[in-house]
Amino acid sequence: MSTDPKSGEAETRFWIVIPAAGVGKRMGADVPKQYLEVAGKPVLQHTVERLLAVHRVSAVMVALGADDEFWPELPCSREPRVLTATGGKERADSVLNALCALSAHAADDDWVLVHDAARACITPADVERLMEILEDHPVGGILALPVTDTLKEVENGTIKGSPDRSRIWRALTPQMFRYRALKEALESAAKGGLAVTDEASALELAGQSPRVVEGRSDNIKITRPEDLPLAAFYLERQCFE
Ligand SMILES: Nc1ccn([C@@H]2O[C@H](COP(=O)(O)OP(=O)(O)OP(=O)(O)O)[C@@H](O)[C@H]2O)c(=O)n1
Ligand SMILES: C[C@](O)(CO)[C@H](O)COP(=O)(O)O
Repeated sequence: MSTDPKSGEAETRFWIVIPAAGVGKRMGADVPKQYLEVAGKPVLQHTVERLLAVHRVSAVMVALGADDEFWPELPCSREPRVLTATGGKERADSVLNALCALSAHAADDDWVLVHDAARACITPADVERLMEILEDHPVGGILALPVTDTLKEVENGTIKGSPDRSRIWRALTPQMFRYRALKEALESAAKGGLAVTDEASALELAGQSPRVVEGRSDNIKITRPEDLPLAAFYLERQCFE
């Protein structure tokens, strides 16, 4: 929290954490996928620009690989509202390192929105909607999408059943939680040796019930080579609010 200089009232602050320390194994390119050029810019440049376009964001903390030589080449690396931290072995380690680096700036109750570098097609409007819907929520939550395919449970290539899909959603990012609660939940998962692939899982392990807010299907995680033309298609056509 900080104090609004005009009203003197406490105002909630919002921080962004971008885990961008992955190697992009499934992409199989000769540079990490966040530095591949799509629709005229590197993926990470698109992602940071779109998050900086959200006016209520105080700053963006980007977790980078220890040997990252590409970051200084991005125009966004020179933006005053952009900070960096060193990433870790897994995505959750990178997020935790970024949260530790934020400790000099963020207060316990400030909101942190964690967003994958690889989800460059995020729209500022979707981030703003998530912030508005969750601002007064006791826990926080995530953008997510109900699944649209029939699901199959498979063992050794054979279908064992068709689980009920009516309660199944796909987790997207941003994932928005209070600074201290998120940091403690990730620390406790790490201490317990529990692998968490998103922030909501860490909060769930801590006994919390995060909310889902329906996101957009073009908020894809660029993962495999075939995702690149799709991302270019979305990035070129989205109306950038
Ligand atoms: N140790 C890691 C691993 C991943 N990430 C980031 O977490 C996001 C989601 O991860 P994913 O899409 O799986 O990226 P990679 O780990 O790079 O891909 P792969 O699993 O194919 O190697 C990405 O923005 C990635 O850069 C990170 O910051 N630190
Ligand atoms: C956080 C996430 O994007 C939600 O879908 C996802 O869990 C990260 O992907 P990963 O491949 O498991 O790192």
